[in-house]
Amino acid sequence: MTSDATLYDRDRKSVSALQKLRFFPLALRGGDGRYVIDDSDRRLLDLSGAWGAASLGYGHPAIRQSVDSALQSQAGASILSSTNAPAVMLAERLLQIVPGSGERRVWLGHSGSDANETVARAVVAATGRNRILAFTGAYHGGTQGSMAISGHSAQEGVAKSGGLTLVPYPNPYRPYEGDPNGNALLVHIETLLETSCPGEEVAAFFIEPIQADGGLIVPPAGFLRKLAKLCARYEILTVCDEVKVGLARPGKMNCFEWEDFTPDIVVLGKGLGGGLPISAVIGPAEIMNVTVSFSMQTLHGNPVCASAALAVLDTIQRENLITQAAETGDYLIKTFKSVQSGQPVIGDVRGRGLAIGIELVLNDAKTPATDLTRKVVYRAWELGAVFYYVGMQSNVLELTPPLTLTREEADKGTEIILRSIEDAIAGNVSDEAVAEFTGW
Ligand SMILES: Cc1ncc(COP(=O)(O)O)c(/C=N/[C@@H]2CCCCNC2=O)c1O
Repeated sequence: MTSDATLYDRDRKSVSALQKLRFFPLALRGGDGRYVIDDSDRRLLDLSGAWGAASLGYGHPAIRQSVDSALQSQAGASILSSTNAPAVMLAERLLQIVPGSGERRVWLGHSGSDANETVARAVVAATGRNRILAFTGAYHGGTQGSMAISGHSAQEGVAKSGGLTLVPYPNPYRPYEGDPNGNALLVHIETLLETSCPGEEVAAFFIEPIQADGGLIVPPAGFLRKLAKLCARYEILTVCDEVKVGLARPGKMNCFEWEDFTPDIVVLGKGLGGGLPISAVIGPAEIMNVTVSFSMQTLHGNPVCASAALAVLDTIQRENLITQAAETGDYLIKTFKSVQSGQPVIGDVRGRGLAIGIELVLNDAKTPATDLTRKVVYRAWELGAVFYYVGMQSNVLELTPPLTLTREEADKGTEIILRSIEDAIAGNVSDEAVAEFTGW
């Protein structure tokens, strides 16, 4: 490449498309707090937080100090064949902050994908049951084993687990059989457990307490508690995938706390590492100790990423980020709901804390505004904000900013989002501008 090639041009010529999910030509040279800095020194407000991973924003001093300290005298590089203090301390801390009963253990991984894949294998190995239940629209990962138990449109065509049964996710905005409370769906699931998907053959039900990539969908009140009771009747393990919506983001430490049930197994990732790769599974010892060398990768439980995670958990507590996420999120949701009547393409505003979805539709029939949505996120990038869309019809703006987002930054983000919607409706974003960015 010539020396005057842009970073994004060089990306086009060097980085594999296999791992690209692009919405605009964002090329970063840095970041601090809630801002990313592109290669023209432009500062953009990051309302995605790197798909929820940058829970403390960028360059938080607590993470820098913790990682630097871990590197001063590096206690190995994994938990496989030696233990280390940061990993053990993290496991102990997670056992404290994630409610559960009985003897439990913590598995440490790199990503939400390897964590969910581990659970999908371990529950079958431990129970001898070969069936898995999950929801249509669920994104549990991008590896073969996690895709095999997912139901998102992005994973269509990927081999599914032979024992997988998918059921609709309860969506009050687009209710199953017209029942926004989800009771018709519970009847459907119970019928399945008595017929084509015998409950006594099901090892586990994978549940997102807010379905994130499927459209940032908050289930109707009481649904998950009733589902958990139904699962208990058949001794089906409940697996709560909190990779995107856990760890203070929803305005409680654990998102399932909103649902008045305690899952058997909890999966964490993304924000746990504050931008460094670490995930965790917290579950019953009889599952998590089913055997040895069952699910391991060379760098699992390394002291550097474990130290970053400890810094994240400490900072959530020290900076009262559960309350901050709750209050800032409520403020954002109220603001968007207040303008909804004046902006008809905003079909639905939903979320908990700083996990927020804004669904864009073309009409009262709720036709998904898919093309408009991709132009909205592109225009927002031009105006100085970063966020992406989710949903099975790619028409839901997803806001998962750093938990440290301030009220002023929330106002700035709202202003950019609303202006982006107006500009996209006015036709100010050409088809050519977005043609390269296929998104999902
Ligand atoms: C609820 C939930 N569970 C597991 C995962 C997989 O986590 P990893 O991408 O860290 O393997 C994810 C990942 N979600 C995708 C990551 C790929 C880009 C699209 N947006 C996401 O948030 C997730 O949201």
